[in-house]
Amino acid sequence: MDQDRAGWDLLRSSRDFFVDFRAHARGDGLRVAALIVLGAGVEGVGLVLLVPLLGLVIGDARTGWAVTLAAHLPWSSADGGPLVRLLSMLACFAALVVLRAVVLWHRDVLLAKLRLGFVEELRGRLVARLIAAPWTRLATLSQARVNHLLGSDIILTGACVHFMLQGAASLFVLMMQWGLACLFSPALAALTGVLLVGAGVALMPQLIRSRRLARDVADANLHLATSGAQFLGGLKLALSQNLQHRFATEFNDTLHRLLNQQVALVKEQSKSQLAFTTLASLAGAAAIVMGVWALSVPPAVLIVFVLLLARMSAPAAQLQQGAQQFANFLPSYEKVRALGVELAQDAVVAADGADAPHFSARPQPIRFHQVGYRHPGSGRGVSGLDLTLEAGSFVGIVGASGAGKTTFADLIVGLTVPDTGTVIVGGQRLEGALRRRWAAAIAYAPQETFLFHDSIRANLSWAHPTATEADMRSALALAGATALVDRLPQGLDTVVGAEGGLLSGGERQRLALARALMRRPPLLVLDESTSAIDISGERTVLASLASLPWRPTIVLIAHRRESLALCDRVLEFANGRVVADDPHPSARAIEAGQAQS
Ligand SMILES: Nc1ncnc2c1ncn2[C@@H]1O[C@H](COP(=O)(O)OP(=O)(O)OP(=O)(O)O)[C@@H](O)[C@H]1O
Repeated sequence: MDQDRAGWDLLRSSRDFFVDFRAHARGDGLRVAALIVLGAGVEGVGLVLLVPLLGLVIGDARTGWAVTLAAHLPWSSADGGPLVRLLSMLACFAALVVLRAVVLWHRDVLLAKLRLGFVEELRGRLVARLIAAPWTRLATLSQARVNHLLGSDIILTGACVHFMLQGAASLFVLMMQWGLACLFSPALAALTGVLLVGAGVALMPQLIRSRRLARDVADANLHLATSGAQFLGGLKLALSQNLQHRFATEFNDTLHRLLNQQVALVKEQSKSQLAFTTLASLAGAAAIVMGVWALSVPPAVLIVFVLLLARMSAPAAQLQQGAQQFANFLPSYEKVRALGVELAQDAVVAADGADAPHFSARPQPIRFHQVGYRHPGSGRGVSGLDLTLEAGSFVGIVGASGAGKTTFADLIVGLTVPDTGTVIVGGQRLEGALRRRWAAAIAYAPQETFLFHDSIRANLSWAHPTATEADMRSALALAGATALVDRLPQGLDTVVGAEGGLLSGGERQRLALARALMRRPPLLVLDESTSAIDISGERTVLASLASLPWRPTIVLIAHRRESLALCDRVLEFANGRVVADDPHPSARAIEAGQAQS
């Protein structure tokens, strides 16, 4: 029963794969099919020529239709006798071999183009779906899973294309060779055909078993990637508490499991190959015995038939191995497809928004009208938010951990769409294409500082690609990072390490703040993004922000009392609601912030 289901699963995902690939290949699919047919056809003609050629060599007059064919070939009327005829046929044979090599060369280049193109299309499609997915959905994805899918799983999907096309080419060549065998001796060919199909059917259960093992290997690989990512991320923590042996044990266990599964898979594949080679040899031997004793096949035909069988063994083995590898790599395609389908269900329908208005650099009032949002995973979030952030105001947000501050910030910038109520910016509801326009205008420095593993210049220009060096210097000055950059060996061209790992926490925050300021945004949201800067340094930075000439609306989430000193309003959150809204921050509101630090 299980075997049946696994068989259906294999068929279903092979069909999905084929449909996906056909949509990608379009005209190139037909061209490659034509080249496969042409390659097989040229090989067939070459094989047909072998019969009269051998007839001439061994002087066998009993090669029936083949002799008739040879007699009608243009060079057969040459006066030079058998030697000239033999040389002409050899030249013709050699020309066919060269022609076949040229056709195969074109075929293989086109196959590689199709394979690489398909991989790129799948990767691009997955990235587009990731980009279109709502932030709340992305937050639940594991980074290691996404890396693994976009990296090795997609590459293995390319291997599926390779084996599918190679299998199709082998199948066609095999069918053509079998068709030729039918011309020489229909009875022998029928027997060989039945035996080969029987061998294929007998190998199906092994194919299904090997696919199941391959899926276990794919799962174990993903687990290994996750462990690897956590291992590196958590290594400092582990080393600092002498817990690294636990990491090492877990990692080694995963490696060991993977090794066992890989060995089991290789064993299963070798068993299939062994079974196939045995069955194919038996089929060949039975055909030859039949030819010699039962059917009295002429020697030249028998020799060509044996040659044909020998030639058939290569595409037959390729077909068997191709089918096996295709089934083994298919789980990688299934994983890529599954994530794509999952994300497509949640995709935010992006209005094209060509006519949506752009937001100017001038700050606008932001109104929350009965806004509520619950995170799908926990059911927690914010509710009943009814307030207005005045244009150009400097608003502090305080509250205990989990009170809803970041959820509020995500709603202001449009990263999260409210379940209830509306966010209105400058009189326009923040929805559809307008959300993207808003995101393009504002700047958000989230709680987790993220820097690209690249130079400071590249990190800064990421937010504002056309920025000049003077723009960068002025943003760095506002964030208090001028001295830092001047001290670094390559200045703006210093590479900051993976996620800014070569800098201190406060330095990373200063660079992230400078990057946010590069855009001269009408709204600047800082979610604890100055918390690692020393107190006097933070005071200087916040004072610069409060006196910016273009006066953006600033929303500052902070736990430190000192951070809120310059705010002209402080909102206190508790359990997803605003419990205090003080236009003249009172000691109570500020102390609420202090209480959380
Ligand atoms: N992606 C998520 N999925 C499920 N629940 C979430 C998610 N993000 C936040 N929450 C929950 O929503 C609530 C509000 O979280 P939020 O991040 O807004 O709190 P916060 O006030 O910013 O906390 P902190 O000061 O610790 O950053 C919390 O109870 C949190 O557990």
